[in-house]
Amino acid sequence: MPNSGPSVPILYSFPTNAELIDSLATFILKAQKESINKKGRFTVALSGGSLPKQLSALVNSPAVKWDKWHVFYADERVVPLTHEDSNHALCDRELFSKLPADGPQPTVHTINPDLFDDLEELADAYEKELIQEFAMKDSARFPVFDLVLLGLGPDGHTASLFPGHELLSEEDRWVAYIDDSPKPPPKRITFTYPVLNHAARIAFVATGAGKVDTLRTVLDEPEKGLPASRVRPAHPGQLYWFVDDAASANAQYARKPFKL
Ligand SMILES: O=C1O[C@H](COP(=O)(O)O)[C@@H](O)[C@H](O)[C@H]1O
Repeated sequence: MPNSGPSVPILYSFPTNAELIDSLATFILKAQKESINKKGRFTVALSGGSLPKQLSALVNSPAVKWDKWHVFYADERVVPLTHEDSNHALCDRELFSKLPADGPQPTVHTINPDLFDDLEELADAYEKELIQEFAMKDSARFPVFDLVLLGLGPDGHTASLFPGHELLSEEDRWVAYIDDSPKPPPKRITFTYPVLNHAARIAFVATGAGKVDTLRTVLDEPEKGLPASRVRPAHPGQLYWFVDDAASANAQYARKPFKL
């Protein structure tokens, strides 16, 4: 019988951040090529926090087909799109604003600031954008992102899925809101597990000694159920971890040499 359960996460750990950044770019470019060859576009979900800086090698790479990129945010804070807490503002600062203005540009789906007074409507509207991108084009029951890039919070949260929060058991909605995030700002929208766990590829990126205990728990004790441990894309989706040796120092989990 074919295995239809989640695949085993693959852990790549790098001695330096520079090596991580280069390898992550290589990985993303391979995913981009496969996706464009298959469907003519590349659907990507980005996170905020420390993640956007790790994408710096893409900025000057001529291999990136920016005009084929359809970008969503795995989570977003309900603040103006230019606010310093906005994940979009961060990605714009680290990535999109650095692309030559006369070159190809990605299609970036931001949340709608006109709907900030009604969080349910805001999340619904973002979900509708997902439906337009995926259900309409791919006739899919779930959005199947070609690539989701996630971060790991020191408490084990990922996107805006926090430990012990009721959203961890959300099974229906694709995009949900929270107004009680333990990490400021409190109001956010987030992809739920039904979206994350249908992706073709998910890559977590985590660096630094500040993540060492959380990463050990997520990798070695998934039964503890930290939000990041619950990200397990269904077959044939694959989960990868790109971390540095400082973050993985305490984990027993088997590392793989990075090669594509
Ligand atoms: O609040 C958030 O935190 C997570 C993790 O951030 P990091 O700085 O520890 O990498 C991030 O992935 C998420 O997008 C963001 O909204």
